[in-house]
Amino acid sequence: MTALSPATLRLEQIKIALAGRELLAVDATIAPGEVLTVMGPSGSGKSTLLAYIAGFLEREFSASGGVWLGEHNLLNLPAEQRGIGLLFQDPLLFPHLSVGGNLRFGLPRHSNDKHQVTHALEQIGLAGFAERDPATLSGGQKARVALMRLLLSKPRAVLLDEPFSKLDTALRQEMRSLVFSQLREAGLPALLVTHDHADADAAGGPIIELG
Ligand SMILES: Nc1ncnc2c1ncn2[C@@H]1O[C@H](COP(=O)(O)OP(=O)(O)OP(=O)(O)O)[C@@H](O)[C@H]1O
Repeated sequence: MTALSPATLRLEQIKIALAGRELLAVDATIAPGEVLTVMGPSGSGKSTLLAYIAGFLEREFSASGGVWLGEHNLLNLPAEQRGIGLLFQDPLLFPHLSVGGNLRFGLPRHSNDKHQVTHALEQIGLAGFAERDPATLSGGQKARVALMRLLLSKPRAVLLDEPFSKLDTALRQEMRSLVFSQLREAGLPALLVTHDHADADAAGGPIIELG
């Protein structure tokens, strides 16, 4: 499979309202490998913005504005065709699949998956973990598997909704550097929702405040 060239994520004059009242207005451009951090108080619309970009905004909201990935208007595509990878607070690994099975989930059908899974596990310091049950992993190990599963699915942009908030301080720093270095290396534009200024500092990109 040919790799897609890195693309810019453009959020063009997005406005979202709830019950007729404007909740948020955002206009931003995120370059390949750049992370835009979205901060703001609880209820200011951070997760709502991600839902609009990803394509699963609830009907209660009304929205206008463009979402462009390179030359593609994502609003014309259903969520599953937008090429957007999501990472949440909870790693959400499939409990009925092994660690390797979780990683294989996003891979194209006929790829050389054994080699890719072995290499991916080495990259996240979990060599030899392919047959393990995810329930036997620590929180930090699960978070690394979730990140690698996301990257293997070859997204074209990534949305991160408080991905470090459940990790303890030491793990949090480790995951921050892993996530941000991998996103930079892959040249992916990303949005990071967080309440933690240290996350924004580590992301190193621009910051917008909602609310
Ligand atoms: N399905 C829904 N129906 C109606 N209102 C909703 C729905 N989902 C969220 N809201 C409201 O929309 C507003 C924005 O919610 P959102 O979850 O985007 O905030 P947030 O900034 O992500 O908050 P937090 O930091 O607490 O996660 C809030 O006032 C919330 O109550």
